[in-house]
Amino acid sequence: MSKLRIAVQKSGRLNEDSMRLLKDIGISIDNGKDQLKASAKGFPVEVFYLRNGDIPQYLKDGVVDVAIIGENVLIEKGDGIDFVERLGFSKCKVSIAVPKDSKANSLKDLNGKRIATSYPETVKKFLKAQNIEAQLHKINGSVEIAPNIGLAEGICDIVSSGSTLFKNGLKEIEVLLTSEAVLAVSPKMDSERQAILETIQFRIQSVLKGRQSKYVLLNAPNDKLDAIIKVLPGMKSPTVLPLAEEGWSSVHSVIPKHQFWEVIDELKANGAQGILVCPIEKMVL
Ligand SMILES: Nc1ncnc2c1ncn2[C@@H]1O[C@H](COP(=O)(O)OP(=O)(O)OP(=O)(O)O)[C@@H](O)[C@H]1O
Ligand SMILES: O=P(O)(O)OC[C@H]1O[C@H](OP(=O)(O)OP(=O)(O)O)[C@H](O)[C@@H]1O
Ligand SMILES: [Mg+2]
Repeated sequence: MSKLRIAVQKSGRLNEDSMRLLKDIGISIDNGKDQLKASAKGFPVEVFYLRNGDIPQYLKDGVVDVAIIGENVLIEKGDGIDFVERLGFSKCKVSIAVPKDSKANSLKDLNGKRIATSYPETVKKFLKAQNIEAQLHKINGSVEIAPNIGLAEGICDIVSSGSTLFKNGLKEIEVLLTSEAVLAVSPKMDSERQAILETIQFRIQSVLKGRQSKYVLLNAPNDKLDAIIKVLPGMKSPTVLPLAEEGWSSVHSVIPKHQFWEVIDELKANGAQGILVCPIEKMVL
């Protein structure tokens, strides 16, 4: 039987979360740090540890079937490669920045100027769309230093917290795109491997839904149950069980993680007590 060949970043920003996701979907790999290819136990999958920047070409060539990769790299180098899942980690922007005291306020203000970047194709596309001409300098890392050493008037690089820009005396003037880790698929993948991919997608969706949700348990006075149930709609509807103490019930439900604090405040306001909030490992709807 064929195995699905999955590429992950060997080391760097994506590696840890990629390996955690594989583990959470039941793909466990014992490998030494230097092994660049490993088979999963009990599942038809092989994992390849590669440089993020090399992965689009491997996908195009069909040497790997799927990959966990930054969407920004697919935009830069992945013409014709689609992705099937957004994975919710390594969220960042690809932005244009200039020195804090620069008069430039948008990409247009860099017309005729020099821009240093690790993402030349992405920048070219945006320059062309806005009919701007700038001279591009491709550098592979520490892009934020370019204006300080007189290499360029502006830069285009990844921004997450903004601390690298701040430390280098730069300000963001335009966001070209937002990005997160995605599951990308080779246009050359065959149908036998497609079936393995579908199993993996189902598992990823269950894990991601679990990560986005919380399980809530609480005690409520029976005369407040209606109000509390309105705040906690749950997957279908909440579970309500009688407590040993007369007039009280235990309510169990699932809430979206981002609504957590608002929901807790409303529950307290409605007389809920002993509220427990637990993580959910996997969720199958
Ligand atoms: N500061 C950040 N915050 C969030 N995500 C980031 C950040 N920096 C990079 N990323 C994301 O992680 C990906 C990998 O970044 P990283 O710096 O580890 O590797 P790289 O140098 O681009 O790749 P390679 O593996 O080829 O050396 C980027 O393409 C981007 O999607
Ligand atoms: O907005 P921030 O939170 O400061 O993150 C942005 C920085 O993170 C990345 O660099 P990384 O640390 O991966 O180093 P690299 O240049 O060697 O890839 C990116 O290239 C930026 O420099
Ligand atoms: Mg980096």
